[in-house]
Amino acid sequence: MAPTTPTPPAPESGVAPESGAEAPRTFGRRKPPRHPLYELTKPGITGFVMVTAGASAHVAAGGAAGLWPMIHTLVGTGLGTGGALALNQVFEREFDARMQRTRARPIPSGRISARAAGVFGTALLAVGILWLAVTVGVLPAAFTALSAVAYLWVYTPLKRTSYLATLAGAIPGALPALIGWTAAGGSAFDLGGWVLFGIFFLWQLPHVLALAWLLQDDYRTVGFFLMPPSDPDGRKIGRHMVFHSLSLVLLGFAPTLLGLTGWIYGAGATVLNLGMLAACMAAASDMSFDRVKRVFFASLLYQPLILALLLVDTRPLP
Ligand code: HEM
Ligand SMILES: CC(C)=CCC/C(C)=C/CC/C(C)=C/COP(=O)(O)OP(=O)(O)O
Repeated sequence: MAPTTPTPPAPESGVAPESGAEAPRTFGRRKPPRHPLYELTKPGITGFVMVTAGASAHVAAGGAAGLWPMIHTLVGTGLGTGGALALNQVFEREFDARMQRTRARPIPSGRISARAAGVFGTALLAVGILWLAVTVGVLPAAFTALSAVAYLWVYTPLKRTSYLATLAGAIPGALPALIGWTAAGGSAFDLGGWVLFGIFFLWQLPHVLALAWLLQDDYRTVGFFLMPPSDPDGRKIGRHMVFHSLSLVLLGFAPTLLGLTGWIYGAGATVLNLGMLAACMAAASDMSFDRVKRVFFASLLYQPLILALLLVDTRPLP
């Protein structure tokens, strides 16, 4: 099936038609083409992931992480994530070529061969894992490898068969919390690391579900199952967004209860989480393009703000 609203390909334009609307509306910035290797790493997402790992390392170290371990954590996580994101584009090149949002990517647009992208992605991922193993430890390297496996060999194929893919994809997206936590000397069994994992896991679900609704025509074109079955008016997906953001209101406060952060974080996170919940509730009552788009933008604003709150209000270790 062809996309319902053909327009010239625009890199990452996020063009998505509203059901029944006569003209497409856009969200997201139109980005000018960059070097194909740079684009393959999806720098926006990689950057967010690096900062997530860095902030988690900062909390694990009670605000006293050393400069070099922090630099190594950021570099290793960035390399590993960029490599995994590049490999995903190798695996999904045939689908990307058929979706309006992704057809201008480096591989489908012919700016780089799948083989070259595969070599680049594999090398970046391997160097990232090795970098972490050598500089900050085997555990953060193992979490990076686990994240890549979950992303490339669980989430990526599951997109074509099950709505559960949305939950599966949020696992590799949240594992950077544990990469950072263990890079700073935390244990893989510390409650604090898992609380941060839980916050980043829950944050992604409104992000992903809003996108699934906004991009549904593109996803239907290639048979990606990122929406609940039989949900034409978005009632179910709206309820799921509210449920996940409500869970986030509760879990978001846990770092302060555990003594990892102070009241500035506790109050700020609660305000952010209630804002996210309000955006999800507004969308759930009317899944219009504009309201769902607001959830997506709220999710993009949420992540740097919650990370900033963690950074400014981490408590020293006892
Ligand atoms: C299941 C997990 C996730 C899925 C399926 C997902 C999907 C997407 C998609 C499809 C877009 C592009 C929207 C557009 O066309 O404009 C996007 C944008 C974005 N996502 Fe996610 N995402 C997930 C998790 C994450 C994580 C873990 C991060 C970072 C910590 C992240 C950060 C971003 C950012 C910064 C953007 C906007 C900039 C860009 O497109 O590069 N996402 N996401
Ligand atoms: C090694 C390591 C830390 C890896 C983590 C990778 C990561 C951040 C996974 C989270 C999920 C994610 C960003 C999916 C993007 O969706 P998609 O691939 O479905 O997006 P698309 O539709 O734009 O291709």
